[in-house]
Amino acid sequence: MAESHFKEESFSNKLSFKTAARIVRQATPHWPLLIGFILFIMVTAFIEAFNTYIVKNAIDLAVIPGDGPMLLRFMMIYGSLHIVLAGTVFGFIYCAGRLGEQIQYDLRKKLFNHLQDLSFSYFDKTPVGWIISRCTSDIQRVSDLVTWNLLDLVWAITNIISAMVFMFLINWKLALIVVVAMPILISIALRFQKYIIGEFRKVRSINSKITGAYNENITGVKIIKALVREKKNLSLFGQLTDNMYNASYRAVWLSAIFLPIVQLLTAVAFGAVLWFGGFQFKLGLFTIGGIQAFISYITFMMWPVQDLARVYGEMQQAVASAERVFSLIDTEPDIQDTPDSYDVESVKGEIEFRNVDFYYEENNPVLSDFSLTVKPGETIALVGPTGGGKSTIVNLICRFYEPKKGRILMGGRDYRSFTQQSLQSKLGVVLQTPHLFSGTIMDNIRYGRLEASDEEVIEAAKLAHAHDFIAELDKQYYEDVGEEGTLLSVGQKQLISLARAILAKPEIIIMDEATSSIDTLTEELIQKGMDTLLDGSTGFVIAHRLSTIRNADRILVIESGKIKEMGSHRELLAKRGHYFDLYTRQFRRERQRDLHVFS
Ligand SMILES: Nc1ncnc2c1ncn2[C@@H]1O[C@H](COP(=O)(O)OP(=O)(O)OP(=O)(O)O)[C@@H](O)[C@H]1O
Repeated sequence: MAESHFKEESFSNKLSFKTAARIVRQATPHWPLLIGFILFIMVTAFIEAFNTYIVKNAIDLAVIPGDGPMLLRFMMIYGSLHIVLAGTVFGFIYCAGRLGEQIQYDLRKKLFNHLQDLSFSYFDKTPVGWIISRCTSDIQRVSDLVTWNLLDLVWAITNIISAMVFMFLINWKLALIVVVAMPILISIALRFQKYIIGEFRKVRSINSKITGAYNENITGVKIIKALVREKKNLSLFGQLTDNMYNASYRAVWLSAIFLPIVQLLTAVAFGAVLWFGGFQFKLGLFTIGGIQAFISYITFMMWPVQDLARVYGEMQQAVASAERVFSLIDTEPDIQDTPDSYDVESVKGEIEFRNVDFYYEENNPVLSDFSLTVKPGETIALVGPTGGGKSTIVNLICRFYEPKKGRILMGGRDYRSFTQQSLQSKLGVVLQTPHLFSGTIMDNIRYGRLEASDEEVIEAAKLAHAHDFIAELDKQYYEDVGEEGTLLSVGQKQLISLARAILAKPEIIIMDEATSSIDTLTEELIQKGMDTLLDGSTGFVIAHRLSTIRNADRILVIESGKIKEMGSHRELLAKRGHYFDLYTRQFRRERQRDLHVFS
């Protein structure tokens, strides 16, 4: 649902000063590593250019005249420089690698902490996949930008500058030809690159749609098979892959002709050097070593040009990634503690909705002027048609959302004056599809109260009637529940989440449709567990199976955000109104289903 509502902001891949400064700020706490790798890479590029200069002199002054001792001296300088080079290469790889890891570590921690603070409404509107990409691939790209992409850039610039310096030292006239020719070569290559980058961008955009399609088709495989949607989905997927094929074909074609073009342009530069250098050599103005050095320098300078597409494309992507990461960091939680909010000791008192208005989307009110007073220890059951507002009421009690107008009072005090943490620590929530975390059953129950002992965990499981099924498992409380509890049935997960809530000893209990989609035996166990949990606490239960809430102190029939009827099970049946209709209809349906099963 959230996915269809979600409109992603468009993030620019042009580097603004503000974004650039913020990207750099990610690296500044680790400035020794940043400075270290920039220095190491500059020295590396310089030594490489210097080595070529040494080889030139070795050819001219030792190899051609046949001077053995001189050649040995050059060899020693060359060897020493390579030892230094090994050190600087190690230095920049080490510093860049560590800096990248540090940046990723900082950003991951920052995002994770921030996600804990964001309000429910944010997660309603934002697809999980979007958030996960921000925390993984986008963070990786930001870190790559400050390390490997920056390294490529510094390397390229130092390479070109030092090659130029040595070329001018060797032969300034020939160097001038290169200075004039180089920008022409680079601008042709750049123009070409623009097309290639554009095509690859199209490929990436189609690719993310294909990933989304895979995701939907894998996660929704049961529904797809049940509704026999395979053929339709295959044809939709076919269109996407056709588009992908066409865009990839153009990108590959352009990439394939790019390299030969660069090579041709380089060959033209080589040709010019050979022609002019040879001409000067004939006049005794140039040496063989000089010609060889020029060819090496031009090759050096063409490397960054060839790599331009990759680096430029990656940098553009990384800037867009950085903007997405920063936009998530900058998102303010809708619900925040005020400076004068305080830790509430207890919320055992009366709970009052006083003239509450609420909407998720403006112009679409869910509750209007809603009022309700709940006495301490009362169990309130919320029933009614789907979309009536039952979950919204409990979401407001949990302060996952706050009233847009009106107030919610607990013990006579507006609950906005309490810190969220202190309020929510007094609440126990059991959801229809309980969420378990990967780990053991013991870990999952203890999640309710981290300091609880093993005995207390087992006691809570017994009270929740979960102990019997746990005792039958191979490793009992140390059985792994699998990712999100996939190794357990829905009923078993509910029993565990009841045990977790019992262990937390909450003052207010919220149960959202905790009894649907399970067998009768487990339902009975859950019913007993619920009774234990509700005993002595104020409770709100949303149940579609009306048989489970017969003992509630008050049943509220909620329809279109209004209380249509209110009273005990008996009172409402006697009234023969909405509840009576709901109850008898459901009772009849269940009877028919039972007859069908036994016939
Ligand atoms: N996160 C949301 N964003 C936008 N609208 C929402 C959101 N959650 C619920 N709604 C809308 O608010 C209204 C009340 O929904 P709510 O979930 O409270 O009803 P409910 O009675 O609990 O329904 P059900 O029994 O199906 O769970 C519905 O119209 C629903 O579409």
